[in-house]
Amino acid sequence: MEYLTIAMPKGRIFEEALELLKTAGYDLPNEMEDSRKLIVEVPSEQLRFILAKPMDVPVYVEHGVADLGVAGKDVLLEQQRSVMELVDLQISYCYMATAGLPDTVMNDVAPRVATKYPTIATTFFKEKGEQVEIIELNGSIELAPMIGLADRIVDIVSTGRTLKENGLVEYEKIADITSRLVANPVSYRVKQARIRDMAKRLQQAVGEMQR
Ligand SMILES: Nc1ncnc2c1ncn2[C@@H]1O[C@H](COP(=O)(O)OP(=O)(O)OP(=O)(O)O)[C@@H](O)[C@H]1O
Ligand SMILES: O=P(O)(O)OC[C@H]1O[C@H](OP(=O)(O)OP(=O)(O)O)[C@H](O)[C@@H]1O
Repeated sequence: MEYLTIAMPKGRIFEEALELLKTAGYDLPNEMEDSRKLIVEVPSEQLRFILAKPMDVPVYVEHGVADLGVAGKDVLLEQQRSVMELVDLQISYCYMATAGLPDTVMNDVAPRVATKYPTIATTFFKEKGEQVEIIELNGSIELAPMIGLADRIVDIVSTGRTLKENGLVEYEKIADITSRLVANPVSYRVKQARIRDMAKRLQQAVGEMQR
């Protein structure tokens, strides 16, 4: 059996993804969660995990240095990389939405939208026929309307707490987001049996987790 390399996002998704792999029958060491190692090999399962920033997962998979990856749909929509989406893992649910100060309309001369997701935001407003200036930020996006930097934000909403505590309201929902198993197309051909087996087992595990 040959090694499968899987790019995993550090952070929020990691734990849930590991849980799902365990439910799918993979025997993974418990200390993986606490380790600071960036490459973790599990010889008994012939698996190698590389732990990456969530936004970088599709990069490793597109370049083929990882055969597979786990990435949020938000990241996949934003990155537009050539990777195959194999399984909706139904974990780390959240949604993408526009938000802003309550009872405000967008500035009709020079509307500004702050976001960590410039591609998603541009596509969304283009489809509505609205031309906006995108202001790219790396976090704390909710600050932008509060401080007068932008009329709207495009960002992830989960519990809605961040919006609420900062006096913002949601305007439009853009897309539901869950994490996906993605594959490099060449790996998928060359290591088809192993990858298909993993996809099938994960799909089953998704069903079990939902029961
Ligand atoms: N409340 C949430 N906020 C952000 N991402 C969430 C949330 N709930 C689920 N997710 C999912 O988790 C992923 C982000 O994980 P995480 O928050 O660990 O990374 P990040 O903050 O984007 O990363 P970093 O700041 O380290 O680059 C998103 O791509 C999304 O799919
Ligand atoms: O609806 P909620 O449950 O409040 O979650 C949404 C918030 O969580 C994320 O931020 P994150 O914690 O990743 O911090 P960031 O601002 O540094 O991106 C996201 O960008 C929102 O700000």
